[in-house]
Amino acid sequence: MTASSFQRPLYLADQVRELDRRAIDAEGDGFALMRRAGESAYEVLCARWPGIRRVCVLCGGGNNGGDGYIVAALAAADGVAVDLVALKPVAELEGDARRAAELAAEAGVVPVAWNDELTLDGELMVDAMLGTGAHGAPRPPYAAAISEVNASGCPVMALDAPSGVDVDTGHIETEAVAATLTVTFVGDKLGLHTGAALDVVGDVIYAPLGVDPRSHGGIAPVAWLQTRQDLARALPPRRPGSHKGIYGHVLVVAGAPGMGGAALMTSEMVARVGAGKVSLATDAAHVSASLTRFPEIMARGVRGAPDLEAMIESADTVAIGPGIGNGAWGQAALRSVLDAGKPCVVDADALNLLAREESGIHRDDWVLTPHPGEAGRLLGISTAEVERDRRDAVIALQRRWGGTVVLKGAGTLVYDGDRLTLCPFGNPGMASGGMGDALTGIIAGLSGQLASLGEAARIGVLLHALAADAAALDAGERGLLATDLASYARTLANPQPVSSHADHA
Ligand SMILES: NC(=O)C1=CN([C@@H]2O[C@H](COP(=O)(O)OP(=O)(O)OC[C@H]3O[C@@H](n4cnc5c(N)ncnc54)[C@H](OP(=O)(O)O)[C@@H]3O)[C@@H](O)[C@H]2O)[C@@H](O)CC1
Ligand SMILES: [K+]
Repeated sequence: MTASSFQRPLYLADQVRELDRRAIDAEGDGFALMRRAGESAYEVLCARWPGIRRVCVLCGGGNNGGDGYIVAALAAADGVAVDLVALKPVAELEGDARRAAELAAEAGVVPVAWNDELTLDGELMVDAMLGTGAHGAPRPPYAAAISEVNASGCPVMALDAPSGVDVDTGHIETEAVAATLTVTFVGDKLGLHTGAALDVVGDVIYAPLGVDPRSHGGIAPVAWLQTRQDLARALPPRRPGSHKGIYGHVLVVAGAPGMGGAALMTSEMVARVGAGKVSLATDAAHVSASLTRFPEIMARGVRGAPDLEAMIESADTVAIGPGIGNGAWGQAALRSVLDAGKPCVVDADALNLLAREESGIHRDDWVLTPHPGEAGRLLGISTAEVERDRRDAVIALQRRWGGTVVLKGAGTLVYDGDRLTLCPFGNPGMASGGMGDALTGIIAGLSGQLASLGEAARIGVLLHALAADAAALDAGERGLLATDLASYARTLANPQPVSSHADHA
């Protein structure tokens, strides 16, 4: 994929600290950068909570605390009542944080030292305890202060990151501040957008503070955050001279005996995102339901390997896995697909069969779409280990199995061996059966319309999440079904006006 000027680069904590350092070297003044951090945070605070009268700012002993002292100074100067809780005595602060604390004192802010008897109060908590300098689980007294912030029941604005979140991975070792909003500075951080962190970051607002990370050569982002515009760029209007032969013939291999729903959901999505032709190889018992529901899909009952081999032969891409089970039907189907060597999208039961039976396989022309449990089986580690460092897991999966790997879950990651993208869309309504089948169908359905399987995986993940968001916006997250996505997926697959002869008349 060509580097996109719209996608936002994501960094690790050490990289952002290096960006800070280079920006400070260029400017010759670290305090100016800290002042801008505080100012931009205070601007966000006033926009989100206009007319606020009382805030409680909790400041740690490092520069994240320094940002908090600046916010406190600005709020006090505005006539807002400020309770400032210092996790480290001001007399022990150093450098820019010390200067920031002096500024707050000049504005009339009187810090109170943290102690376990404190009751936190205010209309808003500002979490300036731990930022990019944090390592490991929060130690005392930070751990207790984090719990107290969460117990306060107040909205929380986190500076740079919610304290307790690992900004590299999104992992939360013990407890993290549950923020309503996070303002993050200089370079956006990967760990604010994936995994457990998504439960606590709230809305993430990126404040570059006048630093363009891309101007600091040599610090390559670890990932890129997708945007809605990616969809329009990838899926321009169709050429008026189009015919179905140029948009791909996808074969869905799905639905062992008793699992016909997965076959229908997958193949419907292939068709709804615009594949030229869709075939379905499934258990014979599911064929009539498929023909009734989608006469456009060429459904056939598979009795044995020769049947399937003929169908694979005429397809451009194969999607295999949803509802194939782990019995003889699924094993035979997977073997035929792998032996045929066609580009494929592999999901669900097929991934579990792979993990069990295919020890040495490594291919370029496939997309694997594991959820964290399947990813763990493919790597021989636990689900918790996958979730602890999702970036690490998706990279390990791609190295081990090749092709493009989609690690599903909140903050889905897609890695093709070169570029790591992160999808910031989607919602908890997607935690329902069939959503993975829909994604497999979308990726396979786009494969004949985009330049590579990797691009189909990236755009498919984006389209799937945006379709779920649109569906949830209409009728809520709870009760969202995979089949609800179909009409939204179709709309999103046409992000620009559809070409028509009338326009040219
Ligand atoms: N000029 C700049 O560079 C700019 C930086 N900016 C801001 O600075 C932030 C980075 O500042 P930083 O490097 O001082 O680290 P920070 O996050 O405050 O933490 C250090 C403190 O935490 C402590 N600590 C660590 N781990 C801990 C644990 N597990 N549990 C408990 N304590 C722990 C550690 O204690 P120590 O380990 O030293 O005893 C130390 O006291 C960055 O996120 C951004 O907000 C912006 O203003 C832009 C300009
Ligand atoms: K913080």
